[in-house]
Amino acid sequence: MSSDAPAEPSLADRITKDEPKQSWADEVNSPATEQAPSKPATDIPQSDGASGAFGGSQLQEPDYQVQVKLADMQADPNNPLYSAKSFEELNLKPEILKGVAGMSFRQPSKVQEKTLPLLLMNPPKNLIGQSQSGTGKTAAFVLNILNRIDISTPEMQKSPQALVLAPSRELARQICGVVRLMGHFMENLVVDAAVPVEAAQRGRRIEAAVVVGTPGTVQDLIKRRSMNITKMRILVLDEADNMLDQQGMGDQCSRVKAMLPRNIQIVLFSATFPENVVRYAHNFAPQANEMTLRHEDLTVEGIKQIYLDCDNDEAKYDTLVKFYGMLTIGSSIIFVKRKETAAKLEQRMSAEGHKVVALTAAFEGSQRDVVIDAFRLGHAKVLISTNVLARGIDVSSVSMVVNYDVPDMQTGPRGPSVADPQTYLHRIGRTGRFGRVGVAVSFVSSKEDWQKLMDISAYFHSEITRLDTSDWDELEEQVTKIIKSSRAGSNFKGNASSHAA
Ligand SMILES: Nc1ncnc2c1ncn2[C@@H]1O[C@H](COP(=O)(O)OP(=O)(O)OP(=O)(O)O)[C@@H](O)[C@H]1O
Repeated sequence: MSSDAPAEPSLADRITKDEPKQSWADEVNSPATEQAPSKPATDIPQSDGASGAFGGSQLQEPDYQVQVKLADMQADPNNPLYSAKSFEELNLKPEILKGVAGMSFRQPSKVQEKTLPLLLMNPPKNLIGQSQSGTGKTAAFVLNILNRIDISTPEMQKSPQALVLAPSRELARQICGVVRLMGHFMENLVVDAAVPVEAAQRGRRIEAAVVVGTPGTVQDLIKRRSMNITKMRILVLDEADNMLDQQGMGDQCSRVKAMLPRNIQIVLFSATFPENVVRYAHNFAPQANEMTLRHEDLTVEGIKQIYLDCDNDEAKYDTLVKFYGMLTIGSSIIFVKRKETAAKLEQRMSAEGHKVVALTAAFEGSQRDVVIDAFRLGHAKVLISTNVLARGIDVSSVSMVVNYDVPDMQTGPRGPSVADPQTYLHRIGRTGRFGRVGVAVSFVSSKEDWQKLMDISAYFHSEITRLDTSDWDELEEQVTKIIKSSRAGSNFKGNASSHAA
């Protein structure tokens, strides 16, 4: 980021050293302090020290190093990127294997190796699949789709046969891109995105074998008979827990499913399936084969989790600017709770000379496409967003995630606000993708924030380390140490369990 900073002293430089600050932890006399787990951080993959540190060098690692470590990780049976099989052994069509090779996938990850044989079984069976963020769930369901569709005639090429629903426009477009890449060598493969479009395009028909969209738009298209669904044979819900858990989106998904032919294969994927959603998931995908994980096995060790104490809400901004002034990183995402905060941060950071963009639900669709594409291409290094981008977005250069606001949720209309561990996990999972390293920084500006963060830490049995903001030189050193202490090795905890229904 500092490469984008102006030559003049930034606000960060102008801010005087903070008064030594007492930790919010000290102010909370709560049993959760003891509950907060203190599992030793296991080794995580890391570059050789020539790069991958803060303070002037790039946290982003060169590609060849990522490849070397990836090979080690994929040879470790305890790693979710491990597989005993090769893609060639997974019974995929030759043109699909060519697509996989074209994407430089050398070996399947665990979720791909375990779920693909279950997905490809005949007669088809439903599947509920869970695996850590960034471990290749998309390829698992896309490979099944590509292997199952029939595009041997012009009629079938135009007939929607597989439908993927995703909670955001950006994720739907991203999945479309993956289908196109993997299906690159499949002649006459047509893929279309069913996301909100400008009024002028509203009458269009969907004539593609694979359709990826958001539930509301897909529901409209089917109702208006703009999409022929008679040949549909697979329905995938990506980020399934999120979609089934939200009242509006859950209803839309159910309505879409009800309009599709009976006996289609239903596939649900997510990194998280909290208990309250598991029942819905089983109702939605009856008699499904399953690959599940315990929540204490969900965090990715390659993502170093830290938090910084801030005196109050306004002090978070000063800390943010200072933090950015101290680092040079690849790309990063700052998550906030409200779109107003996103707009304010964008304005203030831009005025400071930082190249930031913001993306929230307040923007129109085409505007959102411009913003996310600019971020993907690296034209903007910092993306400020709300939870709308917390899930699924895959930009490998993201090496830091900032929780400007600790993720929380309301329990009922008047209930208290409590920690939202699932959102935390998905947010921080925007970094550390497929064996890469990353840092997740949470800002804590009250006792309540601290308590929520500790609840999240306890839920996942993972350590979130407090760094002292009273001495920024020391802080920089500590952060650098955190990154450097990482070693190649197991990037994830625990093992997935899978069983056939
Ligand atoms: N077998 C593989 N070999 C190498 N890279 C892979 C492989 N499978 C997937 N990837 C890459 O890993 C990255 C993460 O994959 P993907 O987005 O599918 O993760 P995910 O499990 O869906 O994560 P999330 O839970 O955050 O949605 C992508 O950039 C993808 O191209």
